[in-house]
Amino acid sequence: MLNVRSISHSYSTKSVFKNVSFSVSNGEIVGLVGENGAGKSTLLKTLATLTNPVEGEIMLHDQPYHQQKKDIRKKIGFVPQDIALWEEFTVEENMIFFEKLSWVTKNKEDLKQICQDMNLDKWNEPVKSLSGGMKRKLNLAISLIHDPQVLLLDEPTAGIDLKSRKEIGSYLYKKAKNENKLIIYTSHDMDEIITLCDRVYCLGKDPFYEQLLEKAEKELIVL
Ligand SMILES: Nc1ncnc2c1ncn2[C@@H]1O[C@H](COP(=O)(O)OP(=O)(O)OP(=O)(O)O)[C@@H](O)[C@H]1O
Repeated sequence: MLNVRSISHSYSTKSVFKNVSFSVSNGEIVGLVGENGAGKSTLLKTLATLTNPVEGEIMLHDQPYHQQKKDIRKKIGFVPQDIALWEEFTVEENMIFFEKLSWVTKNKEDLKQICQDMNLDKWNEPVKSLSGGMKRKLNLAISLIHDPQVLLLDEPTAGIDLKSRKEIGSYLYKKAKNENKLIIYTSHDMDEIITLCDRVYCLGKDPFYEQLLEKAEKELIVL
């Protein structure tokens, strides 16, 4: 269970979000929406321990972030908006490189299996030759190497074709429901959010999202 209690964030004097509280349980998949600049990436980075809230507290399974950051980091898989891969290396070499940086030891077959599970089969191809969708899948595969309990994904399906979007979506859904992972992700694709998510959090009041989600009978919570 992830518990967020009254957190606020600002960059120097500029406030990004204030007094945000929510909780998410294992096995839930939650969408995070809001207009450009609402603070979705900042909130995800805060949940990923990459930046600290200026006030408030976050707890993961009753462990407070501010006291046990290192331990908490091991339980989190974070996929940033920008793709960060070694373009000249193959998929295999990228997976092995990031395995070395992780806290776990996985053999080549385990790493290959993670890629195969999401239909990423270009194991021996250099990353530079992959499509945008394949690169997104590889970024996601890398975040799963240490088998994190929590997945925080910043627009994991941005700019990719419908087939890859659906593959990633159903992969994430299975991860949450079959493996009890806790997933929070941002997307501007509302069809995808409505299909995949148990509920939706919106950063800031926004009638556009309210109307859309009410029509789809999907629970929306304004943060
Ligand atoms: N490192 C930073 N330093 C200063 N300001 C920042 C920094 N990162 C983000 N901001 C500002 O904080 C606000 C929130 O940005 P953030 O990227 O979190 O929003 P977002 O909801 O993810 O936007 P988008 O939908 O465009 O990705 C924006 O006004 C942005 O300019």
